[in-house]
Amino acid sequence: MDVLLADGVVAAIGPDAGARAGEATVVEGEGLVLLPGLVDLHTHLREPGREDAETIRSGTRAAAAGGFTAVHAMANTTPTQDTAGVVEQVWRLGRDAGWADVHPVGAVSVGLAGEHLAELGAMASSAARVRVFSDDGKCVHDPVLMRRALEYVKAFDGVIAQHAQEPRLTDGAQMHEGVVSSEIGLAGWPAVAEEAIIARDVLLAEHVGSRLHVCHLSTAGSVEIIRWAKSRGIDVTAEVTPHHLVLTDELARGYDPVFKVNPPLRTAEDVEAVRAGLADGTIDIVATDHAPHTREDKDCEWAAAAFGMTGLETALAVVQETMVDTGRLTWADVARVLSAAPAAIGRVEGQGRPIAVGEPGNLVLVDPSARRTVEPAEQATASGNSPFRGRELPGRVVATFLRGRATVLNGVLQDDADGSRRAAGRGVGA
Ligand SMILES: NC(=O)N[C@@H](CC(=O)O)C(=O)O
Repeated sequence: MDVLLADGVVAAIGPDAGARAGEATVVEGEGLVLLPGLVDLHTHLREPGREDAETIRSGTRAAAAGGFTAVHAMANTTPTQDTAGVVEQVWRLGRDAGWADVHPVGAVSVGLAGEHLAELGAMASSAARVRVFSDDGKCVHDPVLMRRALEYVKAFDGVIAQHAQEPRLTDGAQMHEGVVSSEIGLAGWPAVAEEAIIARDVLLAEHVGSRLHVCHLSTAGSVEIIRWAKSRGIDVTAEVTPHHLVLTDELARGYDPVFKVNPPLRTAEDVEAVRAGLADGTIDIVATDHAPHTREDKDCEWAAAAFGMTGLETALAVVQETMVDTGRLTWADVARVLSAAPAAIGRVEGQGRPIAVGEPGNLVLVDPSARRTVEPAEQATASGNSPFRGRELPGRVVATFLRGRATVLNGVLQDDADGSRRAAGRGVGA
């Protein structure tokens, strides 16, 4: 059937909606899948501070290219997003760039130092309306600080998104602790360093009756703990990254730092466990943890390299390959784990909505039968650290619409030059 977009919203749906299109741009949708615009709960945009790795503009162009209409920008910028002033700046830069909605994540602690609570209330009541708070990159390891943060955000329905990493168990760690780390001689990062924090935090969330979100869960044991916590009625949600759905610690054998990431790539058993957890709903969402880094920070020996990999432009493809093409998720499930559920966790308005008349025209049109080879030089992100470079992945984002306006059309980012991004959106997908 046809979907008519006009004045920023879905104006009509049905076999005849195209008849009302008038002068609208027509996008042929035969054989394609129309999804609500994707929402990322975990993106590193690097601005302010590391604009050499990514800017809000380049990162949100990458988001649009990947089918996203909203991203949550993590707080580990320079200066840290720990005040109302900084989060408002990030929010405004995102709005002015116009490629995807930018929702700044507020830091839990001042400067991510883990000592004093940041001004959570001021960030929540700022123009940026922050609801997600995280020290991501660092763990809120002090249980008292974590408890206070969980208690504080209840007042404005916020959520603490924890980067679960016990620092004392990961001092100097370079990769997953296991057979591969001992064979190749890199300091290991035990699964228990993640699992111990998750176990503590679900109990803390239960104790204070607050909402907890677990970032980039990566081990089979973590899935078990979340499953147990949910069975107890604890208000916890969890995310898995695309890379943890497919890549393993075996890749470290080549010492290529493009595979160095926090949390580290785990074993094939862990990959199977996170896929199973996503399929049965234990894991609520897929979030990219898009972590762009410059060549200087990545193209060096393993121990000196930064942790992190890009992901916005490959996330949907990896989810299709690992979950849809294997029969473990339907496309409706994809709409849930990459759009509706992350929007709900972040309390984002106007995103992650069902495709229905009157809803904002935030949509992505995907060709699931296409195949492409990932080439970082062709991506919109300013950084080249994709772990999928040279790899063939399924699916292609044909079009992305932000409030009815095409940010991507025929697979091409719609830059200012052609004027289409400024025009009021009107389009139809058949
Ligand atoms: N996920 C990553 O590997 N890197 C993140 C932060 C982090 O260390 O978690 C980054 O900001 O680069």
